[in-house]
Formats: sequence, C-alpha cells, structure tokens
Amino acid sequence: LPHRLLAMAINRFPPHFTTADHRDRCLEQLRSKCAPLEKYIYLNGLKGRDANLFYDLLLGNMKEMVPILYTPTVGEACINYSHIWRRPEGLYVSIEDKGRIRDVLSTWSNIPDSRIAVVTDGSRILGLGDLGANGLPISIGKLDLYIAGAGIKPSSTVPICLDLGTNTQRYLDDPLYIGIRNRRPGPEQMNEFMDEFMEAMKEVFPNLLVQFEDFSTDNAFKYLDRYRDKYRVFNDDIQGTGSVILSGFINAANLSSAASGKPLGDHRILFFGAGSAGIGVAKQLLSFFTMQGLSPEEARSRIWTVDSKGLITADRKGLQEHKKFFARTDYEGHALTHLVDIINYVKPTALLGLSTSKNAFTEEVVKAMANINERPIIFPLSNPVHLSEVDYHNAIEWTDGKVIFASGSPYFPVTHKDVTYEPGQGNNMYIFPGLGLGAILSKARHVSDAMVEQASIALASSLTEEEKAAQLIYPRLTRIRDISAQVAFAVIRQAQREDLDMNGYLRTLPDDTLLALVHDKMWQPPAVPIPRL
Ligand SMILES: NC(=O)c1ccc[n+]([C@@H]2O[C@H](COP(=O)([O-])OP(=O)(O)OC[C@H]3O[C@@H](n4cnc5c(N)ncnc54)[C@H](O)[C@@H]3O)[C@@H](O)[C@H]2O)c1
Ligand SMILES: O=C(O)C[C@H](O)C(=O)O
Ligand SMILES: [Mg+2]
Repeated sequence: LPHRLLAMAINRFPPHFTTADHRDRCLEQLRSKCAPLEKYIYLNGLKGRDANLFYDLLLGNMKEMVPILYTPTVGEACINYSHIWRRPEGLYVSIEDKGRIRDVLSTWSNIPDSRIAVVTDGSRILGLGDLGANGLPISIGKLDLYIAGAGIKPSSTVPICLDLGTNTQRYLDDPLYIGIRNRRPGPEQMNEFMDEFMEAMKEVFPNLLVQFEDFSTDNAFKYLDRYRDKYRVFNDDIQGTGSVILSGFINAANLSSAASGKPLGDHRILFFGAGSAGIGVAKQLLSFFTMQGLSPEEARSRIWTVDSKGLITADRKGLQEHKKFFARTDYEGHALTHLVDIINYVKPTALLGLSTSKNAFTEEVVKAMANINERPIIFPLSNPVHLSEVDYHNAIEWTDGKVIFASGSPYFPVTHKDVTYEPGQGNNMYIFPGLGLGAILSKARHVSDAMVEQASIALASSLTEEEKAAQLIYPRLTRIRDISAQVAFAVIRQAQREDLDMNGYLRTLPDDTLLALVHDKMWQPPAVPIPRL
C-alpha cells in the first residue's frame, strides 16, 4: 500500500483487531439476524466489503450459509430484489440494448479473466414464476457455489440477467421495480435478441462457458437445442438436474432393491411435473435402465409422466413438443387425473416431484407408495422449500421411516421413534460446479450429453464408507470441493474421449496427477494481513 493509505489503514483498525476474531465477529453478526432475508442482506454486504473474508466464511460454514445464499433464501431475495438492491453486482443486458449488445458486454471489468457466466432471463426463478429483472440473485447464488464448491476464481465469474420485460403485473406496477416496464416480447423478437446476445458473448468473452438458468420451459429447451452445438453452453435445469437426480437415483435404487430383492432393471418411475426439470430428469434417467442392459425402448417404457392435466398420454390433443417423448401409448381408458389412481395403475417404485405443487404428495399418496414398496423412493424436488411436494417429517412419519428421500431444498434431520434420519438434497448444486470446472480446465468446445452423464456417475460413486453406512444417497455438502474435483476429473476424461478438449496437456497426465491438478487449480481465499507498524 502507498504510505499514505497504509497510515490511514493502520489508524482505522482498532488496536486489538485480528482477522481470526473478525471471522467470529461476522458469524456472530450473521447469527444475530432472525429472518433469512436479513441474513442474506448481511452476507451480501459483507461480500461487498471484504470478498475474501466472505468466501472464507462460506467455505468453513457451507451447511449454514448455502441455504441463505442459495436455495431457498435466494428465492426470497429475487422476489424482493428491487427493494433490497444495494449496489451493482452483475451485468444486465436489456431488450433495449438490441443492436449494441457487444458494447454492453464490453463494459464488464474482468474480460480476460472471465470463464463462467450464469445467464437467466428471470422468467422462471425456482418455482416462483416470472420475476423479470429481479432474477439476478439466482445467477449470483449459482456463481457463489462455483467459487466455494469448485474453487473458480471470483474474478472469473460473470452473473448476467437478461432484462426482456416481465409478465408479472405486480412488478410492472411497482414504482421501485428495477427492470424495464414492458411485457415480454414474442418468440421472434426474443430469438433475434438471443442470437445477437450469444454471438456477442463469444466475441467479447472467447473463453467463457455459459450456464443457462431458470428460463421458462419452452425457452429452456429451445435455446439449449439452438446453441449447444454452436457455443460452449449447457442448461442447468435440464442437464444439471438430470445429472444430479440420475446420481441420487442410482444410490436410492440400490438401497431399495437391496430391501425388496427385486432387480435394478425392474424399477418404474413416475414423474409428477413435466416441465424443463421433469423431462430433463426423465431423459437422463433413461440411462439408468440402459446401464442395467435394457434397450432404449424398454428404458422409455419404465417412465410415466404427469402434468397438471394428469397422466400424459399420446392421444391427448395439443400436447407440447417436450412432453411427446414420454407420452404413453399403452393406456386405454378415461383420463387418469388423480395421483393416487395413477400410482395404483403404474405401481411405481419411485415418485419424483418437479411440479411446483406444494404438498401434492399427501398422506394418501405417500401411503399408496409405501403399500406397494418395501422402501419407496420419494423425491419432492420442487424449489424453494415452501413449494416442496412433501415435507421430510411427513414423508418419514407416513412411511414409518422406510422412505428413501431427496428434496430440492434443504431439510433438517428428523427423529422418528428414537431413530434420526438424514434427508438427501437432490439439487443441481452437486453437479454444475464440477461440470463447469471440468469444461473450463479441459477447454471443452461443447458440453456433451456423455460429459453430463459421467458427472452423474462420478457423483454417485463419491460416497464415503461412512456416508454409505448412514444410507445417504448424496455426499455431505461439507465435502463439496472434493466432490467437485471428482466430477471435474470425470468430465475432463470424457471430453478427451470425445475429442472435445482443447487442452492437450491434460491428456498426458496419469489419473492421480490429473486429479491432484484439479485440486491445485482451485482458488482459496487468501488470508490478507492487517497492516501494522
Ligand atoms: N432440485 C433441483 O435441482 C431442481 C432443478 C430444476 C428445477 N427444479 C424445480 O422444479 C420445479 C419445476 O421446474 P420446471 O422448469 O420444470 O417448471 P415448469 O413450470 O415448466 O413445470 C412444472 C410442471 O409441473 C406440472 N404441474 C404443475 N402443477 C401441477 C399439479 N398440480 N399437478 C400435476 N402437475 C402439475 C406442469 O404441468 C408442468 O409440467 C421448480 O420448482 C424448480 O425449482 C428443481
Ligand atoms: O436453483 C436451485 O436450487 C435448483 C434449480 O436450478 C431450480 O431452478 O430450482
Ligand atoms: Mg434453476
């Protein structure tokens, strides 16, 4: 520091100030706030004042801080973002920037360092609907997990919110709303905007991986298909979720089959919710069955999907494109609309909720699953927690502790008849940090389906003996860096198998050296000494 600044800094730190004490002081300040949103605002302020300390605290307190910075509290932060906004912390690209998007992107301060952008258009934030320009915190929250969970350097991250307007009237009417006050454009105008945006991203940020986040279902599928072979891009809600749930399902199916004695290939999966997440997961779960030796057609026959109109059948008029693949052709009879009737007809071993329909898995539903399965697999995956299809304590109580459970948002452990049960969290946060790190280190030209699948298998195999003994299906969050390294390693090797990598050096490394290199590349918050005379 120049002498004048050093002198100022010395004068302003109290004589007994130490960094270690200050870490404890910040934790105490955080814990003194009662409301989760207040905690979010506090942490956001801390990040602005001292980012290194913020990430150091996050790394040391993942279990406590992730539910504040990420799901579920980040959802509340998004809903209220126009009112809690403090300072610029990401990049907004608005529909009014059309024709000069390249110039807008060029204003970003860390272009040479930039490696990963999370881009949302705010149109489907978690299960909370169209939040427009208030969606930026979801990009920030995902990138905080890249930094803490996979050691991506903070200066390499680019949070982006595309401000295309909103169809949510209460925001259009809110005098403090931070976005443009228009309804969303039609598909043609949006396509033109997205084409210009993606091309400009490639020009301005040549080394960037783009993660699409929380686009409404039609656009999520459309823009993934449109850009996946042209740019380095993946969709977290379709591919990240598919990958994390395949992983949890592999471990859950093993536990369930061990209890029932039935072969793994006999599982039958019922999806409640058939949007980007439901169909994304269903497509990824096909590979669970093909891994057991089933043909692709047999695999498809093990999956049933349900939307707000009931069991999806091929004869339904006006069926949306993304629902056609799993639409049943073998059901004859009147439309099945009640979940219990559907369960009794399908006899699923697993019920997965991606419906945004709070408490849809009622006692009757859960007991119907428990009646036909020794250990029913029930995953209420909708976020945030108040939209979960069933709360953990109910799932435990209604199945007398037999359920194999994972939810999208975190739950606390539950004690039932003197036994304490730990829930799994089936959230794409276990996948995207490692998937992104692997794609960045290998300099992969594209993110392939096989890379996503290898990420999933690596996650499934990452359980420790202790975690297996506790019958967990996902590893503990405190091990996230280790898990991300294993995921990244698997992604790099798959990129190499498919000739998608542009970092030839990594090919020359034996497995243990490559894994060590992935760990070495992870950024650690530096301990910044307090200046003293
Ligand atoms: N756990 C995770 O990692 C993860 C990842 C992605 C998405 N999600 C969650 O999944 C949910 C869905 O996301 P999406 O993008 O697929 O949304 P979406 O709105 O496109 O899809 C919702 C689906 O649920 C169906 N549905 C709604 N109400 C229903 C009801 N009462 N009965 C039956 N079906 C009903 C709809 O018809 C639709 O098919 C969100 O809450 C999101 O937060 C979780
Ligand atoms: O953001 C999350 O917590 C998971 C997922 O991407 C979602 O949209 O719900
Ligand atoms: Mg999402």
